[in-house]
Amino acid sequence: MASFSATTKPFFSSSITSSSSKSTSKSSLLSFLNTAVNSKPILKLSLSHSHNSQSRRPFFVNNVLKTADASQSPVSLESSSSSGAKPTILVSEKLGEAGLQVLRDFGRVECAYGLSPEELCSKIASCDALIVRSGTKVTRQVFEAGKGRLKVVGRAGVGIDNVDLQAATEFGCLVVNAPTANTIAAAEHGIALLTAMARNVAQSDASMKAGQWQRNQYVGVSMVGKTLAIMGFGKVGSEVARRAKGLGMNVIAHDPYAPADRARAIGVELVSFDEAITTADFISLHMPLTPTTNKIFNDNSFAKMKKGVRIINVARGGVIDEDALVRALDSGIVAQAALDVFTEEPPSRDSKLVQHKNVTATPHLGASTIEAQEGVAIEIAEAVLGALKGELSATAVNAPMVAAEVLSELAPYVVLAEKLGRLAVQLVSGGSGIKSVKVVYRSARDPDDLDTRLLRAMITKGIIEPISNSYVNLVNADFTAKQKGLRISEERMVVDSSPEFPVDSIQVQICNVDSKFASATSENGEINIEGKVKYGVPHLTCVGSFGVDVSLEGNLILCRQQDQPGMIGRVGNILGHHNVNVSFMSVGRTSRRKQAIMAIGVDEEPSKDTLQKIGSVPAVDEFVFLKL
Ligand SMILES: NC(=O)c1ccc[n+]([C@@H]2O[C@H](COP(=O)([O-])OP(=O)(O)OC[C@H]3O[C@@H](n4cnc5c(N)ncnc54)[C@H](O)[C@@H]3O)[C@@H](O)[C@H]2O)c1
Ligand SMILES: O=C(O)[C@H](O)COP(=O)(O)O
Repeated sequence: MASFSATTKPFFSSSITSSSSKSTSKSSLLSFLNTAVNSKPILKLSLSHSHNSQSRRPFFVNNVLKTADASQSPVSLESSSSSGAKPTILVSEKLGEAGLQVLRDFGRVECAYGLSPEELCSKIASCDALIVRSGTKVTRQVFEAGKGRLKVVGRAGVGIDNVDLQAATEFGCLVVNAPTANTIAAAEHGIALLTAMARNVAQSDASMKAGQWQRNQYVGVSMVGKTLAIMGFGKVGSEVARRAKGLGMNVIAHDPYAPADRARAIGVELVSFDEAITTADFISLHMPLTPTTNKIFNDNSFAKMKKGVRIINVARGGVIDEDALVRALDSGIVAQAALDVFTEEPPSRDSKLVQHKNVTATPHLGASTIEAQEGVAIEIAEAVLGALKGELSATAVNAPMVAAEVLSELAPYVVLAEKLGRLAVQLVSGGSGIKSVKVVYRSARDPDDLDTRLLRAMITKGIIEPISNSYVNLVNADFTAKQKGLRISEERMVVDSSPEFPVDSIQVQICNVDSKFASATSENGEINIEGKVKYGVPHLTCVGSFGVDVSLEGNLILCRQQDQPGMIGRVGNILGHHNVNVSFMSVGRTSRRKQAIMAIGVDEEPSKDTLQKIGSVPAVDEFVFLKL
């Protein structure tokens, strides 16, 4: 079969493809998240692409990668450690039974509640996944102890302030959460605290149980017509707002990131922090605990509040300076506080805050409804299983979230990207000293419509893994590149081709290094290779200034020779004589009878002797053997 491919460079190319190359192009999108080097436990998904059918491109159903032709079963999913055992999932806090059942169907589940930090570290070394709620501190030490095996931490809830995300990322461990299932429960608890506080429910109940009947002591305040400031207008905050409007309250909100139209849609005005806290009669906190929100309610902010303000906190204790709140309660600036969360949980028995007569306290019960706990358990179990299977999670906290349809579309390009990275690094003389890589994506689509994070990460993986013992995945690709002093710059070029496909070609250039195959170096001095996806299969289409067209699978011999008759036969004969099967061959040349490059795909790794014989063919100027 001869074919001509078009690139931006002037060249002629012909290609010979043997039937064996039509069968498979195996690679692993999933192993990207999970593969560990040095025979560490792996979870692997292999994709096989048909050579001749776009319709069998992989796609996602419920986040699971499939292909159109299920009978051919071209997706094989392995989920096991190297010993073939089921993954071990440690559950360190109480999780709903329905979620546990989902986990048990997939892996070995160990429920161990109330572990000390030391016990957790010692157990984690033999676990593939850890599921926690807010009570387990997942520290750097935990990731260090779980290194090489721990692949995913699942937070059965929203707040991930108890997980060291930086450490997770450094160790390539994915963190997923269950962000939606407890929203209503938390909002309902916020409203419960608001109303209970305003009407002194908890205090009067305690007084009655102590045998008293103090009707005058527990006169409350009404909520109707009062202004409630929602601080953090996200999922919980907006549900609290809806419910408070039902109580006849005037609701305002502060959230620097919330869209005004979402607030307007439920009749809430977004205002500045100061306007919110200075005008509100009630303030309800719903922001995450971050370095910015840590102790954001402090002496300074309490001083600005209306005297007699009432505060509800079902977010995180750390957003309030608790000592300052005690002072504000004592001075009467804050008339009452209703708190579900505390800086230290559980708080000390003699906590001035908990003991304060104007404080209503609950022990972090926001998410604790039967319904929410079942929902959260299922949500996190599915997220953790998905991650263990290598699917990109929709609730990943420390990895780019890529929509399923984008992922499906990008799948063959992801394979191409890793192979180009792997190939480019093997062309570097000595394989090291790489500091700067430039990637050029040519696409007919608007640059804003092309999400290249996954492709960049795969190129990084392809470049780094063959030359180091680093384990690179989507979670830690950028971090690892930075750590190794590798700068990857990206450029997108709009070309006149079909916008049906996300990418026309990917070009990888390694700058300021010598190449062991001089012909791979472009006129500008950098190693330059380019690839395309054709019918779902990654192809190498350019080496240096030479156009070629070979499918990227198996091993590759690149050979530069004088363009003259008989070269394909001569080299093919040597390989055949040494029992090395040629899967495909392509010749690219600058012009007739000048220099040409032969790209030969081989199933077996040729011996040194075989390669030497190729090198000693008089017209061959240089050659290189590359493993894909
Ligand atoms: N008490 C409980 O059991 C319980 C249950 C669920 C959630 N929570 C907590 O409630 C909080 C909100 O949860 P969610 O599901 O609504 O999360 P979310 O991410 O949907 O909403 C948080 C909102 O806070 C906003 N925000 C971030 N920084 C802010 C700042 N400096 N000022 C104002 N707003 C800011 C964000 O833009 C976002 O809209 C989290 O802290 C979560 O951990 C507690
Ligand atoms: O952030 C959350 O989801 C809540 O604080 C719930 O935490 P919990 O799972 O410990 O109840």
